[in-house]
Amino acid sequence: MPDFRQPTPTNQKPPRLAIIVAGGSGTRMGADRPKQFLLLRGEPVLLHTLRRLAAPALGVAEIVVVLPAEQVSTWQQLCQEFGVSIPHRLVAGGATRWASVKAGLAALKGHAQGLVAVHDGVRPLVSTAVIERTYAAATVHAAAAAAVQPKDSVRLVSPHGSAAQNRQRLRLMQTPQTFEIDLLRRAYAMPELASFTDDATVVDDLCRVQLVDGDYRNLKITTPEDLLVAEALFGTT
Ligand SMILES: Nc1ccn([C@@H]2O[C@H](COP(=O)(O)OP(=O)(O)OP(=O)(O)O)[C@@H](O)[C@H]2O)c(=O)n1
Ligand SMILES: C[C@](O)(CO)[C@H](O)COP(=O)(O)O
Repeated sequence: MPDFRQPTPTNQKPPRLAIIVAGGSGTRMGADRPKQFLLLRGEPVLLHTLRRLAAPALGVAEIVVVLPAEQVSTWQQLCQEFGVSIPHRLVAGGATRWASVKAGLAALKGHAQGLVAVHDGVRPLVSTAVIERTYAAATVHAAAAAAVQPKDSVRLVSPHGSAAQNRQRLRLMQTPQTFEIDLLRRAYAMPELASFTDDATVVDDLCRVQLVDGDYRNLKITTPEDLLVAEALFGTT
């Protein structure tokens, strides 16, 4: 007689995991502290991002937050100040985004399987719908990333001038970028290349990355005007 109280392994969904990379220094922002700690509607940018990934509807089992090694205590103080009770593991990052993702991935070594969403700590307006789309697509395709179409005309520049590009065939990459953990581990086991600008570029040689609809409001806070736009968009996603 089978025991129906215990699901068989094949019935079990792989756990949803997340790495929030916030290990950068924010040179383009030019602020007095890393931009992930700047206040957006009175709270740190990174706290908004953490809340988005921890939304109960997503069912994320474990969140790793990657920080600059010298900023871990700053974040711990902010967590106290703002009463942050969302469980998350802290990891020291590296000199590049690639190195920070790799460090975050190492912190998930206890997971033999799962889907890992890698998300920029400085994309605090990401919606539950966009995150869900990347997890759902990664379930089917092993690799998925949020992207949007350019709204402006686009040209490729060269020493000889510039050439118009067909923007319908171009996409602007966002995060989350979500992968089967084993695939992401294999991709990040390879040496870093200068051409790696996101996780999709790291995975590209191993697996086709399925693009899903991102959201124009899922902006990456990079320069001061982005913070103004984020203030205006807050609450719309
Ligand atoms: N060594 C690094 C560099 C970047 N990031 C993270 O990757 C995301 C995208 O990077 P970017 O916007 O370039 O952040 P910064 O490196 O902080 O900014 P800048 O390039 O202007 O210095 C950010 O959440 C950033 O914290 C990271 O975890 N570790
Ligand atoms: C990962 C990313 O946000 C996708 O758009 C982007 O590539 C990060 O670039 P950055 O130069 O590190 O800001």
